[in-house]
Amino acid sequence: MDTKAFKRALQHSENYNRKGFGHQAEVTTQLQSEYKSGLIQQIRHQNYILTQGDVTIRLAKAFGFCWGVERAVAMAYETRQHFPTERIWITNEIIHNPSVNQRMQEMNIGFIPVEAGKKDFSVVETGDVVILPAFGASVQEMQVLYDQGCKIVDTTCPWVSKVWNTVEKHKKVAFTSIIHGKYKHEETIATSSFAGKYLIVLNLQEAQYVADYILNGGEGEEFMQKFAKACSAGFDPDQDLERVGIANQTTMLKGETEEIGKLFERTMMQKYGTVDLNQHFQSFNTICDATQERQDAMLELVEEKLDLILVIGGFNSSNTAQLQQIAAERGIPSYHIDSVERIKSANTIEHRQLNGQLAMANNWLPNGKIIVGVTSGASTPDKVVADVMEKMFALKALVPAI
Ligand SMILES: C/C(=C\COP(=O)(O)OP(=O)(O)O)CO
Ligand code: SF4
Repeated sequence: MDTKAFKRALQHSENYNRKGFGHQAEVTTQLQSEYKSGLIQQIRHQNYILTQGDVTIRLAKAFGFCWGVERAVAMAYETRQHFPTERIWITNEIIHNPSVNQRMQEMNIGFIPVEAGKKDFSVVETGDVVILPAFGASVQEMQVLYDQGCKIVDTTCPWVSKVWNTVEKHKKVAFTSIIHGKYKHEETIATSSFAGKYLIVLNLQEAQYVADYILNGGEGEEFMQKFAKACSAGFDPDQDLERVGIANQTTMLKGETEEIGKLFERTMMQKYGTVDLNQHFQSFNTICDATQERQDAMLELVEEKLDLILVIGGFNSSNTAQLQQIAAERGIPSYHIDSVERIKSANTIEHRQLNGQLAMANNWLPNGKIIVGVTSGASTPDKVVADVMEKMFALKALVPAI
């Protein structure tokens, strides 16, 4: 499929919209009242610190809704306003936050049903409206919807589209795209659909395995077992790793993405020499600004003296998980929660561990005066963060200081 030509045709179609419908003013007021918080505004204005009773909160200097999320959520609200009676669908969660997706359902925006792991687009009829989420959608999904004659509202973050352009560039010069990302993540599924040959590496360890293979060869079968779900159809590690370009999911750990880029640069230099490097290696850093700012703010926050850190965001939110990873690496007790309901009592909190499993932690809230670092992912409404803080203040007010 000529993905570039298809995208061009789609963008020129009268059934396609990626600019919204001119209802910004009403929608902004609605979003303010549903997702923003006076308490959080107050903390921002007092240098990101607030003390109440025994609790001092230190808020990261960049946290919460990023520009791309604000834009996508606003477009979804605008779509509902603009098409009050039409059936509206969304191909995936709009962003990775349960409270925002709950609102989509309340607004009668339907999620495309999934049958035996496959999306069933037969529910969409000509004339229905379909929203593509902030992560985008695979080019094959777009094609199905285009052919179905429905109205497509594309909220894909421009930072994500930038990654698609990067892999298109690799494809044009017959380079294999090495994508630093999670092969099951919606954004990476979409990105890889625009690539020619591709291989998805999750972390530096996997990247090192691939780099070793490039330099020393190895067991092709073992390689393919390892990356069975993370490469393009017909991938051959002995042929398809001679010319590689790097791209990444926008929300990975930025330090790791940089190291992976450098690793492949060194590897190709070692194998092919510096003079011919450009024939074998290309790299564009596609980590987005919002991810960088939130991770930088977290790196600053963990330098403070803190008793614990709360990282607030959806459990399937990649960028939120990266923030917790930074806390965990410093050895500071940290808990990733998605809503205030995870705080069961002053003794018990339910949280997502780095391995993705949920766990109950006891004695999470120390006695006496405490300093709590707080941050939230790019898809977390301020209101959710404020609810967590209020709950902590209330619990500490109940527990007598020792
Ligand atoms: C939409 C988007 C980021 C917003 O945060 P999300 O938490 O929704 O997504 P992610 O961190 O990628 O799992 C993709 O860049
Ligand atoms: S995290 Fe970055 S790429 Fe993702 S929606 Fe936000 S601004 Fe866009």
